[in-house]
Formats: sequence, structure tokens, C-alpha cells
Amino acid sequence: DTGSAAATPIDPRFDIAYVTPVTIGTPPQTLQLDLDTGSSDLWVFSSHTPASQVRGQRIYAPDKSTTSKLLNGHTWSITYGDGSGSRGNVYTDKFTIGGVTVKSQAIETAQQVSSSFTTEDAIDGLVGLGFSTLNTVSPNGQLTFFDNAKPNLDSPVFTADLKYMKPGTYDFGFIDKTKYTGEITYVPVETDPGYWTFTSSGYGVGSGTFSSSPITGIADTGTSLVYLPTAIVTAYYRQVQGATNSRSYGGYVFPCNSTLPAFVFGVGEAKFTIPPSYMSYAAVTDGSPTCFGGLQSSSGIGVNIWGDVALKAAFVVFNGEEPPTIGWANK
Ligand SMILES: CSC[C@H](NC(=O)[C@H](Cc1ccccc1)NC(=O)N1CCOCC1)C(=O)N[C@@H](CC1CCCCC1)[C@@H](O)C(=O)OC(C)C
Repeated sequence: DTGSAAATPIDPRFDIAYVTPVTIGTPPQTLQLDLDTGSSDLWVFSSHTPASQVRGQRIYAPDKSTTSKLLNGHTWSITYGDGSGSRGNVYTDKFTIGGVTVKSQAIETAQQVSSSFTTEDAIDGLVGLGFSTLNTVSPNGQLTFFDNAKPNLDSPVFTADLKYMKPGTYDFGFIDKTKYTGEITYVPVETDPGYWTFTSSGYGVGSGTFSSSPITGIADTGTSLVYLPTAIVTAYYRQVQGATNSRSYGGYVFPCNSTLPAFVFGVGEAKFTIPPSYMSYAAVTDGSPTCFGGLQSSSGIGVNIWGDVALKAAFVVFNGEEPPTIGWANK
């Protein structure tokens, strides 16, 4: 098997998240889900989600699918890094992304979602692409779509080609040579506790010297920004006129008309450049002259996160061979 599906920004003003069309059940029900390498639950808004918590999202109705089966006595409950969360019960059903089908995928149906999911009408749920050890289903943990699909994929990989303010793609089972330039640099992945954790070889601010120092963090398609150690973040914003670490806005902000340096990060011997346009994430509110940075401190989170702002600057291979590795290429 191989497959390919679009990853479309949910907001035309800034890349807060990307959604991908999937089909569930028989006849197929189409939902737009956020593929998230930072978690490992596949959950959806459903006919079990209280109407008061559904605001425009598409739902999966297992009772309308001839292939759905209740996974008796199983429940799930998840809380994300941003404090949002959801919980519910579990079915198995046919699940397809970009032509790759898993005949019996655990589909976690929401019986409760937090307010930020209710207000985000473009996201109908998540497809966790982290390691299955992180799956929250109890009493028996379930496998991710990738783990279920892997044995039938031509190659046990999926790739992320996210783009700045336009649709990109997720590919499954193959590496598309037309999507990158030069070589792919593969580095080891630490699978404990279950994220795609790797070590970057260092960073540079603009045309400044490159600082070779290991930065261990996770590649997370479900996180909008890049979160790195405070020392790196302050070194970056020291080069930005009028930048301040705003308590009220919860991070580094600067005048939108400030000149921003690029941010360079290393993977092995390779270098990746996040352009200034990606580093100016968004105006703090529509029309404000104050902009919020795409690079923020990880000190409050406990893990460094290479989110969409970094992933957009590269073609990334999530290699599910044993032992797993992660590959980065320029594009
Ligand atoms: C500091 S880590 C926070 C991260 N969340 C985010 O990055 C959210 C994503 C979002 C998308 C759409 C609507 C609302 C929020 N964005 C966010 O907090 N932003 C505030 C700063 O400006 C950029 C947008 C996060 O929790 N990621 C989740 C997946 C995410 C998907 C969208 C819905 C909410 C959950 C997951 O990757 C995760 O928990 O990672 C852990 C390892 C941190």
C-alpha cells in the first residue's frame, strides 16, 4: 500500500493547525482530522458527543456504519499540552487516509470534549501518529493508524510536507523524491515515552555563527510553534527590535514591522532555515501592530517541541522501521 493526503491549514491568516480528510465506516463517512505526531489516540466528534458541545464539526455515527463494532467496556481520556482534552468510548471500524485502509481501526468516539475543541469548528478530531505506547484506551491500549497500516505499507514510513499558508501533504508507505532536494539526514529516535524524540545538532540566529550543541526535542505536527530552551529563545529575540517577553500575551512579541532574522537548526551535518516570515507567527489580535513569535520558550512545558513552524521548513520522514529514525531534508 501507499497513500497521499492533503494537509490543509484550518485558518487562512496563520498556520495554527492542518487537517486531512479521512473516511470512516461503511458507507464511508468523511471527517477532517488533525494528524498529530505528539499523541497516539485517534478520536472523533461523534453521535455520542452532546449536541451542546458540537458546533459545526462533522461527526462519526457508528450506528450508521455496517462495519462498526463497539469495543465493549473500553474508554479513553486524553489531555493535551495546551490543556484541551476529550474522553469517551471506543469502536472499531474501517478507516482510510489517502487510499490506505485499515479494516479494523480503533475509533475513539467523544462523549465529552473541552471548550477549545467545541469552538474549533474546523477540527473533527485527531489521528495520533505518536508511538502506540501513549494510547490512552483502557483496559487495553489500542494501536495507531500507522502501526495498524505499517505491515501493508510498501515501506514502513510516513512523511510530512507541511507548507506555509497553503496545503501540503502527508504520504504513507513511500518517500516522494520530488518533494525534497539534496539528501535526507536520518537521526535516531528515542521512543520512550512515546514521542518522535530526536536530538538536533544546534542552532544559529540569522547569519550569525552556528552554535553546535545538542537540543533534544519532539517532532510534533500537532503543535503550531517551536518551543526551545530559554537561552536559545533570548539569543534570537535579542536580534529583534522592540521584542519583549509579554506576560499578558504569554510569550515573545514584537512590532509586526520589525525586521526578523531567520532561525537555523541542525540535524546531523544538515542545516535547516526557518525564514523570517515563519518566525513572525501572527498579529496578537486581528489588525494589531504587535506580532507573536513563532519561536517561544519551552521552560513551561518540560519538553522542547519542533512544531509546524519548523516542520514547514523541511520534508520530514517518520521511519517506523525497527529501530525507528527520523529523516530531515530541505525542499
Ligand atoms: C505547547 S504544546 C501545545 C499544543 N497545542 C498547540 O500548539 C495549539 C494547537 C491548536 C490548534 C488549533 C486550535 C487550537 C490549538 N496551538 C496553540 O497553543 N497556539 C498558541 C500559541 O500560538 C499558536 C497557537 C498541543 O497541545 N498539541 C497537541 C495536539 C493539539 C492539536 C490541536 C488541538 C489541541 C491539541 C499534541 O501535539 C500535544 O499535546 O503535544 C504535547 C507533546 C505537547
